[in-house]
Amino acid sequence: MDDDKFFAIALEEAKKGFQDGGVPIGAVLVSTDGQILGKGCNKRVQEGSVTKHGEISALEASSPGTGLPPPATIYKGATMYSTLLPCVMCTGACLLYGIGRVVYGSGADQNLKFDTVKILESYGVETVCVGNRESEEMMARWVRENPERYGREPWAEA
Ligand SMILES: Nc1ccnc(=O)[nH]1
Repeated sequence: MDDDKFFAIALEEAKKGFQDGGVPIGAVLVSTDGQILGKGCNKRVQEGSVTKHGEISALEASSPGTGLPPPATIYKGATMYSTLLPCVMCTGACLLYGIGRVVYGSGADQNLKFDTVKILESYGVETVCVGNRESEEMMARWVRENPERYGREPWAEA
């Protein structure tokens, strides 16, 4: 199905982030009729932001730039593709906007404080782990090369 195609786009976003020296996590949000609503990557480093996770960048990119948010209905049942399992913040954003599916590359085995697969599933959001070595390796490399920037977050203390 189209999951592979859209996941590949999320992976491209992650690579762009990596090339810019950022956390290599990419995401793309796709409506039920297969339209890309928005895509982006984690911009914590690029923008010095504590909230610009890949999934948030994709959501932000779905805003048409008119100053008005798009009608909430466009998100209903949409799929969030992310190279890494969404954290609790992005899980909240997915739930808030009525996203119906989350397709991620890896991360379910991370020792995180919040079991976001469980949270998503408990609200009826389908989760699919496609498993992707490339994004995993890129992320592992980034963490290795940026020890001062990653790994000490409160959510990694579990
Ligand atoms: N799934 C994610 C975890 C952490 N940061 C991100 O941008 N995305």
